[in-house]
Amino acid sequence: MSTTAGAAGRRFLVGGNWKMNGSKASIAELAKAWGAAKVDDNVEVVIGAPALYLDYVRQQLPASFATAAQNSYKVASGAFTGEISPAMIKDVGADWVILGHSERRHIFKEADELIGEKVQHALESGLKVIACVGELLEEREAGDTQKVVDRQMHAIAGHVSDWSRVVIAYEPVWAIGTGKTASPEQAQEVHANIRAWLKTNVSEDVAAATRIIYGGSVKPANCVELSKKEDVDGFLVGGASLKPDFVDIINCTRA
Ligand SMILES: O=C[C@H](O)COP(=O)(O)O
Repeated sequence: MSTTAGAAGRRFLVGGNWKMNGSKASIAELAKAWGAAKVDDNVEVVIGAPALYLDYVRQQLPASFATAAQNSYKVASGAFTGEISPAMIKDVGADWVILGHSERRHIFKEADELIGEKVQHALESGLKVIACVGELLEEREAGDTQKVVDRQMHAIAGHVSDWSRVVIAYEPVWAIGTGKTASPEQAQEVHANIRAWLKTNVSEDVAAATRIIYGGSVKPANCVELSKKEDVDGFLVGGASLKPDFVDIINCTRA
C-alpha cells in the first residue's frame, strides 16, 4: 500500500507521544534499536518527548525523525513558572508541539479557548502543531461524539493561520491507554466527519490536504487495518511508541 492517502496525496505521519516516560538510558536503547531498523522513509515520524529530553532525543534518534514537545504556553516568555514556550522548543531543535491532548484537557483542565490560543502562538512562532480532539466515553455513549469534536475543532480552527502546519489527531479518550482501540470503522467515521467539518468551515482545499491521524491503543497488531481507512492519515501512538517494535507501526502501510 502507498504511504500517501486520499486524492490529495497526504503523507502518512506516525507520531510517538512518550508522555511522562523515559530516561537518558531508555532513550539511548530505543535509539539504538530504531537506528538499526529499516524504516519506511516515505512516512513522516515525529517523536513527542518530555521537554527536558528534547535536545538529547534529537542527538540520539535517526536524523529523519522529527521531535515534538508535548505542550507549550501561549506567550514567548515571562513569569509563568513551570511553562515552556514555542521559542524554547525551537531553540532546542524541535519543530513540532502536541497541543490539546486529552490528558492536558482533563487532568490539567485546559479549556478549548486556551488550547486555541496555544495553537495560535505555536504557529506564529514557526512550530508545526499536532492538535488533539476526542470525546469521553460518556459523551460517545450519549451520542455526542461529533458535537464534542466539532466544538473542539471550532476552538482550534479559529486560531489557525496556516493549515499546512497543522495535523489533527483524533483520540477518543476511552481508547487511550486502555487497550480498547476504536475499530477501523469507528475511526474512519469520525475522521470523515472532521474532514467534512473542515470543508464546511474552512475550505475544500484545507479539508483535502489536512492530515487526520488516529490515537488510542495503536499497536503493531492493529495498525495495518486502521491505516487502510481512507481518512486515516497516520497515528499518534502512546505506550507502543516506547518500544523497539514501534518501527512496525511506522512501516504499517507496507503491509
Ligand atoms: O497521544 C497518544 C495517545 O494518548 C494514545 O496513547 P496509547 O497509545 O497509550 O493509548
